[in-house]
Amino acid sequence: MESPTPVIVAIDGPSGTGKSSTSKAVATQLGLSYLDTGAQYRAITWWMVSNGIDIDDPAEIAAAAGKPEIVSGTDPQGPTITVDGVDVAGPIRTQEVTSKVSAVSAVSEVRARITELQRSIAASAEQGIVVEGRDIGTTVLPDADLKIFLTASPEARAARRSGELKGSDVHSTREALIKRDAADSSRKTSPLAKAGDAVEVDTTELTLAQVIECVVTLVEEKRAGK
Ligand SMILES: Nc1ncnc2c1ncn2[C@@H]1O[C@H](COP(=O)(O)OP(=O)(O)OP(=O)(O)O)[C@@H](O)[C@H]1O
Ligand SMILES: Nc1ccn([C@@H]2O[C@H](COP(=O)(O)O)[C@@H](O)[C@H]2O)c(=O)n1
Repeated sequence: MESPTPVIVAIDGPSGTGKSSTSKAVATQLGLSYLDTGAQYRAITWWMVSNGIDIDDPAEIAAAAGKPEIVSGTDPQGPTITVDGVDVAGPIRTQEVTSKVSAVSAVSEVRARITELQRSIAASAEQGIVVEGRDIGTTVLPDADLKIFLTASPEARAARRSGELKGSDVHSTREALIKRDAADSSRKTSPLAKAGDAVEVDTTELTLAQVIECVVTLVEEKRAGK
């Protein structure tokens, strides 16, 4: 039997809308690769912090942007991320990295480097790939076969995140999410934005299983040529 043509799916949206959980499950169900582009921006931020780069100085960040080697593993059931051969899956999720990643990802030299990496990973995915982030549909893969833009109310997103981060209160989690989205949406180079041809899915009142089913159906319809 002929194998289906590779399909490229772009999933964007603000923090905590369910991009990672949805993308991993959709890629697993459909036998596709998976790329978490937020992890790449977190990894380069972790390297900057670990190497004493001044995060408040865009010129210093730009000058260092080409130095770390970032490698992403794209198995949706076990995605990996290394910097110069070091597994950074844990360290990139710290509060320190989360609070600094928007400043690092706003620097155009950083975006150019990471965007090139993302395009080469997508191009080499034999069965196709689900790529999630903030600018995948608008900038990284503007010719993706399917573009999804996930949204959810700040309250729903904060409640989801607070459930993950034991001991954090919903109010401060909500404020932190809003602040990061504002920074990501207002930067000059490829801000967080919905592509004109993306399908918007508001997940506020949906369970994760419902969102996954919705996206799988959209991919299957695309593949069937509807
Ligand atoms: N529809 C949903 N209903 C309830 N919980 C959900 C839903 N979607 C995702 N979640 C939960 O919300 C949390 C955040 O989801 P996830 O990490 O997938 O979001 P994200 O958009 O990738 O966030 P970020 O951009 O910050 O990495 C996870 O604990 C996940 O299990
Ligand atoms: N395509 C992308 C993806 C992410 N970013 C930046 O990385 C931060 C972390 O993303 P998470 O998905 O892991 O929360 C995010 O806040 C952005 O600053 C990006 O710029 N472009």
